[in-house]
Amino acid sequence: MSSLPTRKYIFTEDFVQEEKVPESPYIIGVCGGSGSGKTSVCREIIKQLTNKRVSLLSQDWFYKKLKEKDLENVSEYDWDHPDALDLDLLVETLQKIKKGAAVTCPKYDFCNNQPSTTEYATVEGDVILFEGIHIFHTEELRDLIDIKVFVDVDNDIRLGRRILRDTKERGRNVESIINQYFKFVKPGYDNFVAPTRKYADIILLRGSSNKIAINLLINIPGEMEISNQNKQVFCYIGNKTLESVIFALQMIKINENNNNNNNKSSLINLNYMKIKELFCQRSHI
Ligand SMILES: Nc1ncnc2c1ncn2[C@@H]1O[C@H](COP(=O)(O)OP(=O)(O)O)[C@@H](O)[C@H]1O
Ligand SMILES: Nc1ccn([C@@H]2O[C@H](COP(=O)(O)O)[C@@H](O)[C@H]2O)c(=O)n1
Repeated sequence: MSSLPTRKYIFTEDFVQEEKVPESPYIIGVCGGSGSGKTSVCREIIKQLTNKRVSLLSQDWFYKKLKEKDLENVSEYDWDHPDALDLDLLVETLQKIKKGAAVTCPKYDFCNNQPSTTEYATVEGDVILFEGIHIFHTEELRDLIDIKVFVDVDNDIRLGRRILRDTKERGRNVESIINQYFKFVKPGYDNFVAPTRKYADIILLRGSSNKIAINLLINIPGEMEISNQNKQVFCYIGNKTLESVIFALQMIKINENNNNNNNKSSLINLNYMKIKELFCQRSHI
């Protein structure tokens, strides 16, 4: 697993702000069967990571363009085999994103079974939510992911959700969904997706309804985040609670000369009791 992105802090008058250094984004890989809620989990995390630049990267955008003869007989096409995807292009794209590049990809048009010609997504930021059924399939892909999450939801629930979603959003009818499910989706899951569950760092049960697990996940990209919202110091801390608090509070800039505005300042060494007192005041605990 690669290391967490390094952080730089801007010292302002009475709080600490984090400055993003353009670095390798942190990749959260969300794998699981179709309909398990991968996209919904990613959206929930994105919604909550408000103090970061976050993008979604979907494996679905890397389905190969269908040949004319396959388009004529789509019901016989196996979308659930890893070969249906351009995994080389996916690796190449993820490598570019990891280097800090902004990459624009065409989205996927499920109604026409082709890459979209009208909808595009630009992927860049501090955190990338990367989702798909085969994202743990190769070692090359797995190595590009910082934390691997597997959304584990029963087959029947996934099928039910897929019926509701694909009739509404993907231009399918119930009969075609059920036929495709038993012919390709379930075997594809059993043969290729379920065996990659073992690579996960976290197994996420119940998908996006699992608020406790989602809350834990949003704290992973940074050991500590400090924002200036409401002029309080907020610490979202991983496993180094007290050390991180001490560090954060030691970084608080004391402006020695507020009135003459000459920006002279110093960091003060706060003793432990003072730090604790400040922390309690600022975070209202
Ligand atoms: N926890 C949940 N409870 C109920 N419905 C859900 C839940 N998570 C996702 N869904 C719905 O199920 C469908 C499939 O979810 P989605 O996130 O698209 O799954 P995936 O990306 O794994 O295929 C969507 O219509 C979504 O709104
Ligand atoms: N033209 C296509 C391409 C893919 N599929 C199905 O999509 C599933 C993966 O996407 P999720 O968002 O559901 O994870 C996969 O199981 C394919 O069967 C499709 O139906 N048509």
